[in-house]
Amino acid sequence: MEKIVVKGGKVLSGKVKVEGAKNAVLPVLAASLLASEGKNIIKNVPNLADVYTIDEVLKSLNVQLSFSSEENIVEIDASAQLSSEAQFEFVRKMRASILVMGPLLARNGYARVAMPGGCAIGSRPIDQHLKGFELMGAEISTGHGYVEARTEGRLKGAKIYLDFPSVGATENILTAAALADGTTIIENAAKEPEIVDLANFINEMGGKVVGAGTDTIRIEGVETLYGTIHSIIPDRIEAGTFMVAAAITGGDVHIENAVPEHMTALISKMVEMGVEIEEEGEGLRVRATHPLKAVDVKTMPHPGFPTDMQSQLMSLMLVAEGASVITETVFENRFMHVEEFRRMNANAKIDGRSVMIDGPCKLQGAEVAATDLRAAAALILAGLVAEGITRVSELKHLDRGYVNFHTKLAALGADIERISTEEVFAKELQVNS
Ligand SMILES: CC(=O)N[C@H]1[C@@H](OP(=O)(O)OP(=O)(O)OC[C@H]2O[C@@H](n3ccc(=O)[nH]c3=O)[C@H](O)[C@@H]2O)O[C@H](CO)[C@@H](O)[C@@H]1O
Ligand SMILES: C=C(OP(=O)(O)O)C(=O)O
Repeated sequence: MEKIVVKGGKVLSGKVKVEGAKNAVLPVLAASLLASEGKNIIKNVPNLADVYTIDEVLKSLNVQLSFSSEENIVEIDASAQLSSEAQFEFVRKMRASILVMGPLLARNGYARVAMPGGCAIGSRPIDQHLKGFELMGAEISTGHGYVEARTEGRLKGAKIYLDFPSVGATENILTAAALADGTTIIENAAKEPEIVDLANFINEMGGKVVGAGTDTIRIEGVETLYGTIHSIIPDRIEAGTFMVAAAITGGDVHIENAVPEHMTALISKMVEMGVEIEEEGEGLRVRATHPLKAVDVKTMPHPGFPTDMQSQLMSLMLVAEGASVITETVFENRFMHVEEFRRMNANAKIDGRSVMIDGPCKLQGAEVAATDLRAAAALILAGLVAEGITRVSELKHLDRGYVNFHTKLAALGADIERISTEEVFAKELQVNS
């Protein structure tokens, strides 16, 4: 088991480049199943564990696929007859595997996908995805751990109101509707930038989608979609994580490729805390001098404050002066990192769906374990300012969503390395002898 070992106290400075967005590339790769003619070329693909997982899912569906991780390009030919089943081994590894369900149902009239179940941040049902498919004429059944959707002929366009603006449900319905007979209207749709990227991709393949980025999306189904060339948008969560890295160390970092319009809630909260953020070149320059001010934050669907930045902003709140409150409204159980922060001497208390923080906390380096993807990043961020050494384990979570996180931080001046458990033991023996 590997660990990231970080020694706190360095001030970060310099430039860091943001990769393509994980949460955009996964639905785009799944949607490439819709092209029954020609080849899709997807650019700016990040070299992430989740990308390898979705690649495996697509290959298992009889798609020809190659990924050049040096060039960040995936080429996909989905023109052969597709099989219809996404197996448990993939869905268990990555919930986003369910995003193949809409495209498969549209292409094959049948899809069988392992039930995703919950994960460390919540129970995460898919009822809104299935409601959408049903309204488009599909019959849904479940059994033996799988969910099946079936339709006679093409899916039919329908009016679908989502009870909650679910990102995944919007994406699955959008892709199913792209090849449906007639017009589909999704109301109370998710408005995330990744939805807009997916809609643009569908349109580039010959689809007819309008309104993505608003709460009403209108999709006129077409009979055939064709391979195209598409470039993935920058990762706003990776960008935000480096913004916190700059601020928490009192540093000065230029974050290349960050798109400010995708991050208005985060930028405004960080400015409220006293962080200086300016648009500069193709990106953002982030500077901070301590002390920072405490703030209150509530996570919400986009354009509200993103749940995927909740734990990283919590690290920043730990060093801010005064009482901060962070409330999680999107996932019911996304506070597992709080106990790990407490090992680092954080003064943070869970109260229902909120966490109260009494700052500034004198953070101390400790042994901690990542509980989910963003928690992994947040613990490393806290380690950058903690007194002494922090060792973060369970890095499989980190690798799902960050490319070379520790080497990027090291290039900005952090004292950080990634080592195997054997090396950790060897180092400890050296120190103690
Ligand atoms: C691969 C990807 O893009 N993942 C993102 C996506 O996840 P994901 O698409 O799973 O998130 P959703 O927006 O669907 O989920 C938000 C909330 O709605 C609930 N819900 C969702 C669907 C449904 O049918 N029924 C239901 O009750 C979920 O349990 C959760 O509490 O959006 C989340 C919210 O911004 C992000 O944290 C994830 O990083
Ligand atoms: C929760 C996340 O991802 P996923 O939906 O893939 O679990 C995330 O990116 O923070």
